[in-house]
Amino acid sequence: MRRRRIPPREDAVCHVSAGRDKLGLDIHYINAFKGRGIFTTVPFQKGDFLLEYRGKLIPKEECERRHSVYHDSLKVFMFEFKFDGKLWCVDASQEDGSLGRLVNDNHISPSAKMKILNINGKPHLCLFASRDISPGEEIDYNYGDSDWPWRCKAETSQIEKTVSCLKPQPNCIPNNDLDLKHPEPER
Ligand SMILES: C[S@@+](CC[C@H](N)C(=O)[O-])C[C@H]1O[C@@H](n2cnc3c(N)ncnc32)[C@H](O)[C@@H]1O
Repeated sequence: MRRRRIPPREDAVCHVSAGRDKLGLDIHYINAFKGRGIFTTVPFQKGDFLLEYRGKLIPKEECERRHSVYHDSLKVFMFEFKFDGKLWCVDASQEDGSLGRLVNDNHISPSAKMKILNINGKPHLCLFASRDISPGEEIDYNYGDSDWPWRCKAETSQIEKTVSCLKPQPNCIPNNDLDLKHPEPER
């Protein structure tokens, strides 16, 4: 008998409210350049809720203050976005064991999509499957249009790109030296 599928928004609200991650997802170390990533251990269907990018919700001014004092290795975990006409940030710089903060960027064929959910008047950054996902696949999403250093050699062929992006390029700064500024995700 097939299990009833929980409606994705309901599932998201349930996990957000409980402040816990979903089963069926694991942290894997990928390599020295990309660091860690999140991988599935069970199949997911297109549209399924996957993860919340959890952290401390702070307004623009506090985000700017933290940017001025944080080391680059912490700044990469600050997710900036627009909600209700204002700029906000989820600061996930604290290593709290949550999975959302470890999801990597993929602007070519991402498996997930970031959405801002309004839950009890507060914005929550939630990832949903953008296609069916098999066990063992990496969860990733498009961080948005920007000059991300790891998106090197975008103009070259897919094979060259795969090879060249496996190792740091001259303009590709390794993991902890990047200034990550996420643009406004789609609602
Ligand atoms: C929010 S963290 C993601 C988790 C990170 N991989 C880790 O191990 O802590 C963002 C950082 O991951 C790395 N990253 C994300 N997507 C990447 C990609 N497609 N290729 C290489 N590095 C990536 C970059 O160093 C970036 O600054």
